[in-house]
Amino acid sequence: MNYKVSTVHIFFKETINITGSKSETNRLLLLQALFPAIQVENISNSDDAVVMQKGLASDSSVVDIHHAGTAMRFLTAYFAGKEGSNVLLTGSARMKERPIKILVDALNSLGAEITYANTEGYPPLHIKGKKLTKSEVTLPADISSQYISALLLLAARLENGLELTLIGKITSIPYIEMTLALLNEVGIKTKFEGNFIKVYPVKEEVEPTTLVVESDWSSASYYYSIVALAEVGSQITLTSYKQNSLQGDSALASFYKEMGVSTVFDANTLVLTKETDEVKNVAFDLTKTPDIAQTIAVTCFGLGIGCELSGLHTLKIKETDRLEALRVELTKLGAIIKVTDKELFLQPSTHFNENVAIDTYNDHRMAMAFAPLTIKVPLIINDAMVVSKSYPDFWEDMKLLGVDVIV
Ligand SMILES: O=C(O)C1=C[C@@H](OP(=O)(O)O)[C@@H](O)[C@H](O)C1
Ligand SMILES: C=C(OP(=O)(O)O)C(=O)O
Repeated sequence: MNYKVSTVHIFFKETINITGSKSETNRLLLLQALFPAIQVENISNSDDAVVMQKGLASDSSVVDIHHAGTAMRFLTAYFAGKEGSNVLLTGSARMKERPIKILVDALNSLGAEITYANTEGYPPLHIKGKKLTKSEVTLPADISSQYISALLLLAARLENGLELTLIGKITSIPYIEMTLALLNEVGIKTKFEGNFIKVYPVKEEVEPTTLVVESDWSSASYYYSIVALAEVGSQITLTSYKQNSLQGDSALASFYKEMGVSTVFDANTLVLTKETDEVKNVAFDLTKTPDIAQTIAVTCFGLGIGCELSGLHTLKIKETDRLEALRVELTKLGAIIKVTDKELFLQPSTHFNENVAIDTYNDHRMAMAFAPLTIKVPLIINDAMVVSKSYPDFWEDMKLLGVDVIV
């Protein structure tokens, strides 16, 4: 379904309630499966969290996690360590192009029995669950942090815990820190020093604990973009956020400060205000925050400023090749943009081509990153319901703000 999206006037009275972080949710769902004393509140309503829940509850011989990278990686570790399980873990056509060899090699070296159903190095996987007895593994850390998080989540259930040695420059490090912080919150001890991580085994059970998932910061990025592109004085309130977030994308507050948006925490809400139109070109390293690259690139285009974004080496293996998708779609709108395999360079320009239909490439973040641009120019967003991967209510929430969405 394609949506025609335009904005005459944004209403800033609404408070938007975004559901829990999909990253925190999928970690806690896995921990809850391993340690039933854990309770989780404010879980994400994203497709990725739904497939994770279904995968964990499944007793079928085939588990399909569609487009969900975290579910693919976390369930690979889960089934590998679950004695007696025998599953084919599969996903969407794109998931079959997203590499998983580093994780499979690491698990197999710990004693797992995982083989490739089609292509070496890629899903689908045949997984025979076994008791994993080894406790030391070395793996590359520069491709995806999800391989590391998957191992860490399983680690506390291994009889001797787990010691990881990471090779190469660690990418998306806040996601590893989030995993360790959640382990700590349920009472599991960990150590992270340089390129070495240790998770101590749980001898008995963890104490009963209820964790409340903070709302999703990656989803908040689209509101930062809307406020940045709106008139000075515009304001949006989002619930439920914490000042000391476990989510690396909370760095949005400092990135968008440079783009004229202030952030104030008021109790558990986040108040975003457009302070100024005086903004200059920006240069950001997004190695720690890959999921907000699309939002930032589109905001800069809408503001008429240039940007140099670096640390984008993981974008090619996400839901689509996000660097190429940004280049093609921003060029349609009139942008002068260049991408390499890890950087994006956008020149300042204030002209927007009209009547453009944005292709979304099965990537939720393509649809959501371009939506705020309707404040400047009406757009068609092709295959608009792709947003459900992380934020099923996105278009309903846009309507609350006054964005005109025509199916
Ligand atoms: O662990 C996680 O929850 C995630 C880690 C990141 O992936 P990479 O580590 O592959 O960059 C991020 O892009 C993804 O959306 C969620
Ligand atoms: C990259 C993403 O998700 P995943 O890797 O979990 O599919 C994302 O949500 O932007």
